[in-house]
Amino acid sequence: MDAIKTDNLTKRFDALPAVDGLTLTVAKGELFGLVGSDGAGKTTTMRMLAGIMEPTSGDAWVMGRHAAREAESIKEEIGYMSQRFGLYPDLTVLENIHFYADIYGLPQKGREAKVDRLLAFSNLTPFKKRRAGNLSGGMKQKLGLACALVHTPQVLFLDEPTNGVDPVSRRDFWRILYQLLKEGVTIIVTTAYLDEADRCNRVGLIHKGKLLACDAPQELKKLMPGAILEIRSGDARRSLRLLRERLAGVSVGLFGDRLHLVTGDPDGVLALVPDIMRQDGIDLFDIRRIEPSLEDVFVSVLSGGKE
Ligand SMILES: Nc1ncnc2c1ncn2[C@@H]1O[C@H](COP(=O)(O)OP(=O)(O)OP(=O)(O)O)[C@@H](O)[C@H]1O
Repeated sequence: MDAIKTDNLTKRFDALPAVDGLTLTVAKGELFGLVGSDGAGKTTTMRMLAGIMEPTSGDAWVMGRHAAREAESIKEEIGYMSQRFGLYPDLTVLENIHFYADIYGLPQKGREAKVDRLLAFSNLTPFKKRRAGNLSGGMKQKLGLACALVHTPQVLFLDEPTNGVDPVSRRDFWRILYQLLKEGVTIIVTTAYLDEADRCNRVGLIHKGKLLACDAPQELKKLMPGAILEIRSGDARRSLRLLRERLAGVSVGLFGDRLHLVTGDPDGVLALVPDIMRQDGIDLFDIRRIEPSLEDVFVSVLSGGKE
């Protein structure tokens, strides 16, 4: 049995299809990333899977239960951390966890031990008496996660859990997710950070409600037409202008202080570039073929492979 299965799942708001015929499966124990720009339909998808929004048409099952018809029983199986997860700023870390333990009817017997485990697991034990309102952004997200885990769910939905969180705390958060995976929890996460998507077992790219691509990051990277060459030079902006002018049919873009060239003929371009640069007196420090990032792939998929 898959942890999640959807069949033509669709949600319309008036005429707007927010989610449009979504068909996918997520295996038990998998870390699945849903990626797409703002308004792509990620949150709406999660809400339907969590049984808090009815689809217009189509079906979804979570741990074998129908998301619309058995919405109540699904709630025992899932943890859902929404973008505006309800922490109480005036309550302490500990009180927030106990609040959710009450909501989920966690029995008193064994509750202390469970809460202690959650605190330790989320590295919040030293802060258990601090008010949630006084926590850093990263700590708030970890507390949200601890609260979403209070009833030991088998499937965890996380809607942009690291949005606006600093890079160190993001890494910390992902370490916790990997620990959960080891315990067999299935995780569905939406993220706008493509380096995070790269850490997922499989990634679905959703755009205007439709699933455009869905596979392991390594497989998605094979969708990238052509190859990418990366160039470091003495003057990135001048090189950009020059190579755009001189290399017909090659897409040249600036990535920080480097150039990325997308080409169907990497060997030919590799042979041409040093001469072009030399003629114009620009130092060429390095030119090499690199693996596309998920960002390269998604830009390419969204532009219909024209990049
Ligand atoms: N309750 C609603 N009523 C009307 N339209 C809605 C509602 N919820 C979402 N939408 C619209 O549906 C589309 C998909 O929204 P959704 O929030 O699912 O996207 P998203 O990918 O999660 O983006 P974001 O990260 O910005 O939330 C958007 O055009 C949004 O404006």
